[in-house]
Amino acid sequence: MGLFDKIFGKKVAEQIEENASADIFKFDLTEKEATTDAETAPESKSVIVSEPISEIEIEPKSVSEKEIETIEVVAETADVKVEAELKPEIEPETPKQIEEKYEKSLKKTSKSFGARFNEFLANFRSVDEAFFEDLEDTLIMSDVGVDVATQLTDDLRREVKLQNAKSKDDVKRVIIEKMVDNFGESGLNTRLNLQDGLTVMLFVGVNGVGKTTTIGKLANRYKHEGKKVLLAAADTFRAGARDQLVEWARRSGVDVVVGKENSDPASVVFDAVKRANTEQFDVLLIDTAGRLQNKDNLMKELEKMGKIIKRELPDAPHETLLALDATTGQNAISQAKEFSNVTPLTGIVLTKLDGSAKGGIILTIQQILQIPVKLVGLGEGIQDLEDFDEALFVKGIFQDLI
Ligand SMILES: Nc1nc2c(ncn2[C@@H]2O[C@H](COP(=O)(O)OP(=O)(O)OP(=O)(O)O)[C@@H](O)[C@H]2O)c(=O)[nH]1
Repeated sequence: MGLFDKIFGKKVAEQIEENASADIFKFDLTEKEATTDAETAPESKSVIVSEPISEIEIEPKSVSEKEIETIEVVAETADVKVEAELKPEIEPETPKQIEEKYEKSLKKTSKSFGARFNEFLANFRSVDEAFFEDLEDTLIMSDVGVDVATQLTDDLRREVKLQNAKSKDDVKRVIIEKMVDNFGESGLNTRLNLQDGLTVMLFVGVNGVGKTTTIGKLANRYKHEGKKVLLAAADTFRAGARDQLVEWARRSGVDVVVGKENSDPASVVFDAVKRANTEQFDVLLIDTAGRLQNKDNLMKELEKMGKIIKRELPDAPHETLLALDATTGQNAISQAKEFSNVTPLTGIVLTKLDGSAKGGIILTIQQILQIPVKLVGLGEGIQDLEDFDEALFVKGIFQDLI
């Protein structure tokens, strides 16, 4: 059973007559409604299992060494701040709430995709070569990407004929089925690779895509799960970036290792990994600087960090996550290509889905780059980060079409 069947119910193929011999199909202009059965969607997975924080523990100050200083979150300030900021947000989310969040965040994408698609279908009377050429253009304009659009259109040429789709609704459903099923067949593992011992996650991406925010949200998640979390501010070039990470650490009551301005980011990583290891932290989240201007430097910097991490923990980093801003559409795809040439990536965090009409790029990222999307940013709040859920994403993106 393909992903489409699991989410939306029976395929058009099972609802319409089989007539594989016809070449060109005329639309039945009576426009019969295709039946959907959203009820058959599987129960959404619960993503965040959080325990309310009863007290915030601040780690004791560690000794500064060389150019590294370990900033301890000042207990008094943190207590007040964490209490004030976390209290309204610490209720664990229910699967229903997560589903609604996906739906809300994908509304813009779904609307623009749906509008474009419906407009395209309204202009056609028959499924001929011109239909497929325009379909390809429509898919490209919908941020599906050229390669995927071409492949999809070729597949659909066969599929639409095979299924003898007659009405516009039939054709529409065959197209969506194909997109959803292709996506569902990616076989990529979208779960984060959490270890029993220390898990090290390295976050990369260009400036402003949401790396620091994602780390802050994730720190909060793991802290609520009772894990011991350490953050490392390996972006030593921008004081603002460091301060921002320290602020997120305060909000969640976790420790953070920072370097002096313009110090070697690798030395921050060194200090953080060492400390995480010796003090038995569960999770280390490393924030890096996102400058792509000089690819060689970036590569060297990431290589150096990788070596330092491996010296201490040979199988780490367990995740190298590229943060991409969903509002940038195809630009995000080029960034993913560039970064995957610089360093091996284990997953993608797609941020700002809530503000984007271009969420469809997930389909392309997974299909073209074969890198799984593991986390999605659905807002600016501390709880607005979810594990990527294929079924919720597909339901959200096609909500205006099916
Ligand atoms: N709406 C929305 N905004 C987000 C999301 N994730 C991050 N942001 C916002 O995006 C902006 C940039 O986020 P940062 O976390 O500072 O990005 P960064 O990649 O760390 O940037 P640098 O530190 O400059 O490298 C901030 O205003 C965040 O609040 C999201 O999922 N949804």
